[in-house]
Amino acid sequence: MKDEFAFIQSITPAYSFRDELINGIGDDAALYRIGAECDEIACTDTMVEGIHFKKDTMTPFQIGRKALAVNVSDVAAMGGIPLFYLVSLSVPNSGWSTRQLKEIYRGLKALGDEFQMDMIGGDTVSTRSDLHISVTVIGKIEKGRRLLRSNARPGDVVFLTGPVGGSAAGLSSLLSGDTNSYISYHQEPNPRVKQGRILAKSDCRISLNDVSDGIASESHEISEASGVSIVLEQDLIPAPEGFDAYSSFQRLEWMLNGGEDYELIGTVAEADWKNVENLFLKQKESIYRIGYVEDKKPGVWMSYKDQKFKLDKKGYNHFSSKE
Ligand SMILES: Nc1ncnc2c1ncn2[C@@H]1O[C@H](COP(=O)(O)OP(=O)(O)OP(=O)(O)O)[C@@H](O)[C@H]1O
Ligand SMILES: Cc1ncc(C[n+]2csc(CCOP(=O)(O)O)c2C)c(N)n1
Ligand SMILES: [Mg+2]
Ligand SMILES: [Mg+2]
Ligand SMILES: [Mg+2]
Repeated sequence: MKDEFAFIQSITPAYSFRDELINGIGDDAALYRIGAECDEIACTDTMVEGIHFKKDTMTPFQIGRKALAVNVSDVAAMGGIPLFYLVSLSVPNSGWSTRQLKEIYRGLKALGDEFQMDMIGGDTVSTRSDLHISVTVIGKIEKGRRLLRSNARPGDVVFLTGPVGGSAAGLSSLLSGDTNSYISYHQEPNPRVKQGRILAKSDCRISLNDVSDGIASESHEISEASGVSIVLEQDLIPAPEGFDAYSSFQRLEWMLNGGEDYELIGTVAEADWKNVENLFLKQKESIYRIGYVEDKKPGVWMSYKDQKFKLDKKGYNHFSSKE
């Protein structure tokens, strides 16, 4: 990249989607209004070269698209509507061309357009090695409708919006240099905003989390935040098509601890489950019952036939090998 300012100019959007926007890129900060009837949502997640992607696991377009998708997924996990995003890009002095950086922005815009979000700012700096992309998303949710991890209660049904394990299976083949039909789960995840909105508008008490680190880890987060124990029923967890070709050990490891699936996992009262299932059916979206909540001390278990195994919070942990 030759000139930071010319670069910013070149990635400035030509138009905006949101009536809430007062001004986006071009001043010291963006300005927007949300309205009195909604709460604001803000979240940020970062992707780092070598940790979240390599040049041979994701194209620049896919890196940009996924960096926004993982944040939109966190808004979906609150039941919210994503509105705006800011992008902070740290670019190594060599290895990334301006054309590739523009591709990253084309990927960001592709997902932003899908959800009618406006890019309203960011930051551009240089770094000595490895590209970092950090995205902040701002969203909104009707007051009182937010879906928290702490909402689970004993007797609830545990649900999941789609198959899990596909992203890890795709990554595994990308890292070994071949290809399979799962790579798109890894490279182009789809945040479940529509599903989060159905749940937020359902009038039911719902706990919710998105699956970035694997359903075992996400279940632990709900379990700890709500002070309940969670049982996942092995035979009910949906797998991507064709997963039977892998050993049951491999399959289960990917499904429970693989992560980066960006489906939604949550709980709802048994009495409301049929209602939720019908709302999803009406909207032609899928939702699967995969377990139940118990009145026991926090912990996550998996049941298989008449046995139960304790599941560790094992998914991806950035500091697991450090002190
Ligand atoms: N370095 C940090 N400083 C301040 N708050 C943080 C920091 N890292 C995480 N948090 C906050 O901790 C909470 C949990 O963050 P976490 O990143 O684990 O959730 P997540 O985004 O759902 O998961 P993932 O990052 O795997 O997608 C969030 O409220 C987040 O804003
Ligand atoms: C090249 C490469 N190696 C390994 C992985 C696997 N990986 C990295 S971060 C993460 C969890 C989600 O991240 P976070 O917790 O930061 O949201 C996972 C499963 C990858 N994506 N690319
Ligand atoms: Mg995070
Ligand atoms: Mg999350
Ligand atoms: Mg996240």
